[in-house]
Amino acid sequence: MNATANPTTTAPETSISDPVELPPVLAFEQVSKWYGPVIGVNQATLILQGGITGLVGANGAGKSTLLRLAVGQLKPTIGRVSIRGIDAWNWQAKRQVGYCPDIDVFYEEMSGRQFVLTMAKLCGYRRSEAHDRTEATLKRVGMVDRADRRIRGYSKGMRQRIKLAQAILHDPGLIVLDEPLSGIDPIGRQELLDLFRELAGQGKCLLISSHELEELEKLTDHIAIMARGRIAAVGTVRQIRDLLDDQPLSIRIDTSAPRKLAGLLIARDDVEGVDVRGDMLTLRVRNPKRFFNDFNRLVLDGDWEIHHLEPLDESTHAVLGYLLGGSGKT
Ligand SMILES: Nc1ncnc2c1ncn2[C@@H]1O[C@H](COP(=O)(O)OP(=O)(O)OP(=O)(O)O)[C@@H](O)[C@H]1O
Repeated sequence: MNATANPTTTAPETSISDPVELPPVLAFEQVSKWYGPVIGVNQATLILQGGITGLVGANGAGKSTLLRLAVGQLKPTIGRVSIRGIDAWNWQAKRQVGYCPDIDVFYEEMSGRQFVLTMAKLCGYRRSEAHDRTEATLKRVGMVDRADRRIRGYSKGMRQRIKLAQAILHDPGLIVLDEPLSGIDPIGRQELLDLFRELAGQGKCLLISSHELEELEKLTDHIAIMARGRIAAVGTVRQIRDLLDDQPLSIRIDTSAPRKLAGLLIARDDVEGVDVRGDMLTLRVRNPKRFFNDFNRLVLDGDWEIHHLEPLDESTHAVLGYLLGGSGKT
């Protein structure tokens, strides 16, 4: 709210120096997206105020769907996605967003320079401004020298840089990048990581998806993990690991000697409860990461016949699998 222009009226409740609280740069409120019978994103709530957020998850976890909802390419089936309070589907919101998709959609016969210039013109810039922005952006992404070659002959890394250029040329407040580092060599990666940091330093909000947690950890403390369509955890990697350690997990084990195994496991301090029904054992364990490590050793060392082992809390287990370096689909 602004201060009144008329000094004779009563004092306004807020003055010009009061900090104005803007709506979040990006907000997902209980968002679900279905593709026919398949769920892409399941009741996601995520609020971004700025800085860099890393989005990780196994294949099919829902990352690309979440990003396409963020940039208004997809409409939620349920819930709301907004950018600075405006529906993400609305053109006023889209103007504030830059998007680098995971797939390539280029006019392959164009040069990188022509492509970025065309995108600048499509943004509505006049000829000279479109030209200036194109050159400045090509420089930023390190493509000035190679920009006159046809896109058809570009390497994966060069394609990523040109995609990035079209995403940032209009100076958007929210930059959404789907796997921007894939196919880029180590030196190129470092350059792009520096560029992402620079953009964040200029007050931009970046949402970056990757399969590689380690890469994102170099960039940010704010990580969201997706598992089976859900945002399963948000925080620093350390916070997420601690959260998982504290959260008990139910596990079902089918074995030929359930009572004997139950007797052994109940003695552990991380096993909170054991229930035996027929050949089936249901355990409740704290610190599942430690439990699985020990359990693997126990099965290998002893003479245990394990027919089936299944974590009953899918989402927690998927995150755990992911953090342990697996596919998250164990
Ligand atoms: N156009 C579509 N039609 C039908 N199902 C889809 C479509 N796009 C995605 N899905 C499904 O939605 C789920 C989430 O897919 P999404 O591509 O968002 O995941 P992702 O985490 O980006 O995976 P990846 O890392 O492999 O790209 C998957 O089960 C996928 O098969």
